[in-house]
Amino acid sequence: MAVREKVGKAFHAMKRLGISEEKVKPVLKRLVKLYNKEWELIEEDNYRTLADAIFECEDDENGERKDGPPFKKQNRGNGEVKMLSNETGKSIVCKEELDHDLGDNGNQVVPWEGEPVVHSPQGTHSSNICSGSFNPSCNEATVAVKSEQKMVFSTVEDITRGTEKVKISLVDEIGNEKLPHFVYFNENVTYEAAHVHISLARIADEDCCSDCKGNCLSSHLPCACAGLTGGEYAYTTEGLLTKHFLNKCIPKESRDRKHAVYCKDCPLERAKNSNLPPGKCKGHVLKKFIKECWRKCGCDTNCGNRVVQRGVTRKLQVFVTSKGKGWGVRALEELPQGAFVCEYVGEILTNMELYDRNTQSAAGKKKHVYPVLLDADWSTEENLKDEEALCLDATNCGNVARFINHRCEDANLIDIPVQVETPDRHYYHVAFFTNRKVDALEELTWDYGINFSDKGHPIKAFRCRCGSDFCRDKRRRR
Ligand SMILES: C[S@@+](CC[C@H](N)C(=O)[O-])C[C@H]1O[C@@H](n2cnc3c(N)ncnc32)[C@H](O)[C@@H]1O
Repeated sequence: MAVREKVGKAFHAMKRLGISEEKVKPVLKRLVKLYNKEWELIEEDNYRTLADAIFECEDDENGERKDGPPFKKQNRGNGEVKMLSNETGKSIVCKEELDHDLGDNGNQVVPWEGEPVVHSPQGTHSSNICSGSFNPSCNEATVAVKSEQKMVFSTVEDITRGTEKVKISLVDEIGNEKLPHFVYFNENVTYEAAHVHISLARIADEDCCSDCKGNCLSSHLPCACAGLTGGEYAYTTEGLLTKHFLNKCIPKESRDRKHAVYCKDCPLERAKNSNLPPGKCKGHVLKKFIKECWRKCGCDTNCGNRVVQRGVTRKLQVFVTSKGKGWGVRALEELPQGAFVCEYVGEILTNMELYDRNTQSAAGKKKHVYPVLLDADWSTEENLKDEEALCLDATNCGNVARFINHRCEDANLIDIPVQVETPDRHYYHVAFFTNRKVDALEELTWDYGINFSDKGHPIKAFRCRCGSDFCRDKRRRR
């Protein structure tokens, strides 16, 4: 492809993020030079490196950056320099005497209009590559097309492959995002070493309501399960979180480290390096749990204290967000406050396994961005064994929740730990509920609780583009 065309495409991709050609031009010039004209590095991930570099330059101009310029040069002595992007960590070796940059060609941009929207059934377009290996969704996708030269809008009718009660569609109305590669799971599955004990024998009489009948919510006294929720039912008869319970789950400054609790022997620190003594616990936010009724309970399966275990019931859709956050999730209907949306499903890993995966993926430069720690009660467990200190990783296998983006402080979803099958709190379900009324088509977000300045955390911080007035990422706040 001619350089002019490449430049045009880059401009076009940035225009979709609302970035003007004027802003793109100088940064693109620099990147082309730095990457020694290896355009694939710039084009990767829908020009994410370019977008990041532009945002970083803006931060520079606003005097917000404190960690040096967007691109560092490392002199390697022999005329070669190693270029490192602070954001992506990508590196490339190139010659010090770089020849001409974008030059006039780069300035004479050929507008790239893209291809018209194509909605063709999968398989009828001979040049299509079905890049959506949500195995085996290629067979089911109504449209999932991407050809070498063309950007085409993508639509998948049901990413769940029929595993959820409702269909969850995926749409790319911008024509800008690669189809995700993962296998849809509607429930957590142990990867290898994690110990999740689910057995009836472990459920003691006080851990279930075996004497109950019908619907626990209609009895005058809270059942034994509600006792484990703190002596109250978390749900209304309409299946929503009660306002009272919701308020208890979102104490002010809940994400603030001041409210964190600290383990004596933190499993995260133990996982880091077996050759060194573990470091000090950095703190975990202690959360309020819900205990749902389950199989050993005497109530009916339609008891009102069983919400999360029934799975997704709302009309959800995966879509491409603006502002470079990639895919996101929205509901196609209005959601009332306290509505259950979905749980976070993934492979159940020990933190050791997560640490290994992170190390391997860093070496292979593969992004590994979907783990959630099950640490809502670690601090109360005296001797939490490594195989019991768990997390959920939705990178390769997961459900719709793997697409929910982060928003600092004022996200519209709240994650609540829910015990269903086991009384042990080292394994639980992570369930998302709305913390306010959410309009149809509004993006659903949750606060990942990321500490953007903690470089050692297993969940790697990204440059936050949540747009919240309370954004905690100092580099990105605007
Ligand atoms: C759990 S995934 C969410 C789905 C993701 N957007 C996708 O396209 O697959 C987390 C990743 O999404 C992106 N992301 C989520 N929230 C973001 C935010 N507020 N700002 C920038 N990127 C965000 C980051 O790349 C992050 O590592």
